[in-house]
Amino acid sequence: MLKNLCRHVSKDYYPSLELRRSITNKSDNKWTSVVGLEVHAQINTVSKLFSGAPTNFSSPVNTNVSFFDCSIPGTLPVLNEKCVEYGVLTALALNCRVNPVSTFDRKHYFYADIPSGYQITQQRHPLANDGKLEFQVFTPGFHKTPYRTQVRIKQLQLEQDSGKTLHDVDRSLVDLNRAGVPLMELVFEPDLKDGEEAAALLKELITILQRIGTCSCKMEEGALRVDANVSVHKKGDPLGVRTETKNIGSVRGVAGAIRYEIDRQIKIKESGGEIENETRAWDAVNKTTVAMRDKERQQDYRYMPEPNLPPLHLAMGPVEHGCVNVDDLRKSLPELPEETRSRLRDDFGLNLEQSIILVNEKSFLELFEGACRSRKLQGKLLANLLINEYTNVLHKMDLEPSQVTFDSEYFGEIVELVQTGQISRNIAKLVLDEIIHGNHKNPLQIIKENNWMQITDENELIKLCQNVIEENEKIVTQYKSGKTKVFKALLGLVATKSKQRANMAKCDRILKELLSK
Ligand SMILES: Nc1ncnc2c1ncn2[C@@H]1O[C@H](COP(=O)(O)OP(=O)(O)OP(=O)(O)O)[C@@H](O)[C@H]1O
Ligand SMILES: [Mg+2]
Ligand SMILES: [Mg+2]
Repeated sequence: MLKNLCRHVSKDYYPSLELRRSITNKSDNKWTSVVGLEVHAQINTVSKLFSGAPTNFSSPVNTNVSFFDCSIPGTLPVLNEKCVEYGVLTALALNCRVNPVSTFDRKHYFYADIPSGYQITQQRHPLANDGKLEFQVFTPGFHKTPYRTQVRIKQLQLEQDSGKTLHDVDRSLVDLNRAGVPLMELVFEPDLKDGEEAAALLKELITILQRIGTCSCKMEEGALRVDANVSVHKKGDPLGVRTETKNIGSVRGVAGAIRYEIDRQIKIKESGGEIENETRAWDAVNKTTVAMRDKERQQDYRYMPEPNLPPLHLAMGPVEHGCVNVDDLRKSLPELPEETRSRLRDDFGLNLEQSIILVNEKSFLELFEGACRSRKLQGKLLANLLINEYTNVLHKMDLEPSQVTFDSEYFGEIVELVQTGQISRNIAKLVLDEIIHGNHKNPLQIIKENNWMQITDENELIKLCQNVIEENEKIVTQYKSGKTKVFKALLGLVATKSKQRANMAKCDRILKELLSK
């Protein structure tokens, strides 16, 4: 069941057993894999980085284009203040050092979708450097227990996106809607060891960016794209030559591409070959990476300072005035995921696994916090009902948690009914199922109408257990002859016979007493 909550790392992408052995074995002769990510996150603004053109995703081709975006001579860039604010906020959330002064550079390319022939980026003095992010790695079914790790952020820079070239049969067409859309490039140090860690880092990054509202992280719209750099080396040796798999558009894809690359590189090295420093692409259909172009001859981007943009000065201290005040932004940061996980454990007694699952699934966290607001509920029970019963119902209906809006007041009521022994967890599941299927009545009404209240009356339960004993002579004989394992089966039959309404703690005692006679 937990696997449903971690769809980004489904089983197909797990490293093969052979590979896992070769990279986890501590002996000196085994391979160590190294992963470094570059993430392009679209800044969540209504207009572009240097022009007033809109950034909507679904606009018709070439309608979000200002004169500047198509490089009409004489047009000049005007920096969008909101992009700077969001860039700084992101840098602060990632514990980066925000630079009081940063500058813009031109990085030259010759592509049809960059009409100016260069991209404005921050190469020499970026907005921020030297960040650090601590996060939990936990893929149920793959890791037995979660572990905490950290990754350093080398730099965060502002830059423009390019346009898009669409290939027709005998011609290429250019759509400039994306040209000049604001991006933050986040360059992570090569501190990760595999695809699972990369997927966990991305999940954490997405949660942070969505909480602070600086990027929608809609990967299906290209709002977050990942380049995965991968190399392998033997323990004690310097880092190996890296390959860079570009523009991966899903968290699953990142985990899969890295897994595939590590596997591929180890196989080449084992057979005496060398890894080429090349750019590759992820083929999501065939689940392989394919070579695009080699990087051996380093491309000369002819970087030069952007002459039309002055250095960007930020106001750092509390009393300074300027376009963007870093101190004010630091104070406006909301609670971040690592803090939420700690709070859930400290205040509600959840275990680490539960806190990770709740923080990773926004709709779960909202339900959890909403249910607790008006009732005194046991946190662990509430989390269990969410992670097990609720997820189970959604899974059966093939629904993602984000597709369902469940009233947290109703959820709280169901948990309270379980907590006070009025219904069992199985009945709770039936009530959840009813409501998700569209029954608008409140939980207690649904329970009463269906006669789902728990049976706690001693005599009624004794009768129920006696009936099960009489109807299942064979199992009872097995039990009495010492095969006590079958007790569970008998207890299950009692639950079924009562249509899940019997109080199982009482039945456990009564059944044992009756069987010992
Ligand atoms: N040996 C290595 N193995 C795996 N990853 C590496 C290795 N060396 C560097 N990396 C990663 O490669 C990335 C380098 O990104 P950077 O932006 O500095 O350069 P680039 O990829 O050459 O430039 P571009 O922005 O044009 O793609 C970083 O994420 C870094 O962590
Ligand atoms: Mg880069
Ligand atoms: Mg790169």
